Order: sequence, then C-alpha cells, then structure tokens
Amino acid sequence: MPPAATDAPLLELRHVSARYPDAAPDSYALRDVDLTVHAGEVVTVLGPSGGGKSTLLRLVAGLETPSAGAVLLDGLDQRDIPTHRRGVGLMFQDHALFPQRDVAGNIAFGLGTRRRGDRPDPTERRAVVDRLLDLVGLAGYADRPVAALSGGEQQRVALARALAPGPRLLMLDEPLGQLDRALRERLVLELRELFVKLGTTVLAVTHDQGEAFAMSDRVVVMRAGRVVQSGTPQEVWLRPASPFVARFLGFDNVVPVRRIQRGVAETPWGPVPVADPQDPDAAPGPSGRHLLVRPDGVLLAPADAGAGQPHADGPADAPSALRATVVAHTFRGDHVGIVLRPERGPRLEAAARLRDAPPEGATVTVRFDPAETVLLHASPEDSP
Ligand SMILES: Nc1ncnc2c1ncn2[C@@H]1O[C@H](COP(=O)(O)OP(=O)(O)OP(=O)(O)O)[C@@H](O)[C@H]1O
Repeated sequence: MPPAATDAPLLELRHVSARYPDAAPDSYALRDVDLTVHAGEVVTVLGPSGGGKSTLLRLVAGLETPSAGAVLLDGLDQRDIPTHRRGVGLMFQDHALFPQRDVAGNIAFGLGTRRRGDRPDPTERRAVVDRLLDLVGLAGYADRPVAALSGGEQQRVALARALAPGPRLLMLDEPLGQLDRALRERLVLELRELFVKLGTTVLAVTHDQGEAFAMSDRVVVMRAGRVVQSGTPQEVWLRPASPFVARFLGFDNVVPVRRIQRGVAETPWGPVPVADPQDPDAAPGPSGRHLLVRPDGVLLAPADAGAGQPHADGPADAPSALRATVVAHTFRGDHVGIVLRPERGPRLEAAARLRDAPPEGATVTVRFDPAETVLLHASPEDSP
C-alpha cells in the first residue's frame, strides 16, 4: 500500500458526480458530492431509497467510475486503482454469504482476499477466524452451516468476513436492514462498541435514521444524489437544515412561516414564539422559511384553561392559545404520541407521559415552547 499523505482524510470525495450509462442524460445518481471520512471515524450516509447511497459506496469500492470529480484514499486519487487493491471492505445489503460453506469457511474467504505473501497458513487462519467470531459474539460457531443461522447471526458472520482482511475502510450497505427492530436496536449498539474498540474507520449507508444516529460520529443526509446536511447526530437532530431533513427524521410539525416579528413567527397555527429572537435567523426574513416544532414543544392543557387568552404565566403580549381536538394516540413505550386537529392549520403531533395524555376526542388548548422550535431554510431542491 502506498504511504499515507500526512493529515489527508482517509477517504475524500471531491465534487463527485455519477450517471449510469443507461440513465437519461440529465439523470445523475450522484451530483457534486463532497465527503470526507477521517481515520477512526464512523460516518453514516442517510437518505431515502434511490438517493444515491449504494452508488456512493460502489464508487469508493471501485465498482463504478465517477463521471466527474475524484475519489481519494489516503490522499491518493483512486482513478486507476482496481477494487482489490483499494484496501476497502464492502458488506452488502443482503450479506451474500455462501450457503454451502460453514461459518469458518465464509470468514476464511475474507482472509483469502489478502495479498499473497500476507495470507495465513491453516492454523493461523483458524486462530484469526476464532478471534473474529469472538469479536462479533459468535464464539464456538465456526463449524455451523450458515443456512442454520438466524438472520442476526448471519449478519454477524458477514461482518466478521468483511473485517477479516483488515480493510483500512469498512463500508456497510444497510448493515441491519433485514433484521427486526428489536434485534437491530441491540446489534447497532454492539456494532458501535466494536468499531470503537477496533478503531475501525467505517462508511455506512442506511435509510434508517435511528440506526444512523446510534452508530455514527457523523451523519451525512442525502437526497436525490446530493448532500443536504452533514454533522454530528446531535447537530442534525437538534438543527435539521431544511424541511426535507426535518420530515425525514420523522418530525411532522413543519409549517411555512409568513413573517417573524419580535420573536414570534406567523404560522398557519397562528403566532408561535421562536427560540432566541436575537438569533439573526429569527429576524424578519425572506419567504421560504419554515418552522419546526418538536412534539415535546406542543404543550397541552384542558380547553377551559383560557383558550384564546394569553397564558397566565406568560408575558402580557404572549401569543394566544390554540384550541385542538385529540384525534388519536400512539403508544410509544415511555410516552404517548398524540395527534391533534387544531382549529386552524395542519394537524399537530404532541408527546405526553402515559398518565398525562388527554383522552381521544378531548378538546385541549395548545401552547408552544419556543425552546423546542427550529427555524428551517428551504433549499431550492427542498419541496417540503
Ligand atoms: N445499475 C443501474 N443502472 C441505472 N440506474 C441505476 C443503477 N443503479 C442505481 N441506479 C439509479 O441511481 C439512483 C441512485 O440509486 P442507489 O441505488 O445508489 O440509491 P440508494 O440510495 O442506495 O437506494 P436504496 O436505499 O433503495 O438502495 C436511483 O435513481 C437508481 O434508480
């Protein structure tokens, strides 16, 4: 492997575009994508189906060629470097194990992709397989046929196989996509723990935001072949960049803002106080601004608690309360999601503790907590 250029990110995509040969002339799977992954980072690309996530991994692996831009590994342009010399591992969506081989045989196949002088002898090989099985929580499974394993166990074998050649970059395509929710939630934590322990550099793609947020140091949100936001899970969660990202993360309370004055946004629900009116973002701004109110920021009180009046503990000019009807409850484990039909504006989603949730059919008054609001900028390709 050529020496690493100092300080270069392990992976860098510079203005990468990709178009499949049989696609329409202006139909790009990726458009002008910039992306960096530093050694030891776990970065997940998140986006809806068809957004270009798998194409991005295939480009880095050398299975596709960019139509513009460059893919660099350790600072070196990979244009003429074939897949097997890039030192990257790719675990596919369907984990593609060999059904006729046992667990050890599948993992040893990963070892076989090491360069010739670097291949272990059979005893060494078995020791490496056992160590990898131990790492992925399958100690003692070496001789089992893969066909007799559960989906989650097969996923771990696929991971061990991808880790076997010691890739400098491990790429995962929907790593937990086929598993049921409970198993996914458990495995995602195990994966995170394993990557931190091994110091593995990972580029994963998924359409599942929970998976991306639980596993990653950084999340890159893509839509229609473009990167629309990049940041730590906390940054993206707290400040979605646009109505598209907010909705993709599962937030439904997103409305256009007519104008913002003295820290209050004019919305279809009426006036809503917004966070930090000193924030330049909150100044009266151009149209195309949207407001997100998180469910936790939709505060409910019985309808007789002063509908249409400023709230008792708020300032004298606080926005008046909005009346709404409770349409449905969704049980979410530790809280209840509440769907409301307000007297004006689109439906609202609120959250309440189990014992505080007003019953279906009840009329409530709604106030908004400014700390749970986020002003969003609509981008040109961002149809809400
Ligand atoms: N082999 C191909 N030939 C032509 N077009 C393709 C090919 N593979 C993908 N595409 C197109 O490229 C775009 C991006 O596809 P890609 O598979 O990268 O998206 P994705 O985000 O991984 O989607 P998914 O989550 O469904 O796997 C889509 O519009 C898709 O139809």
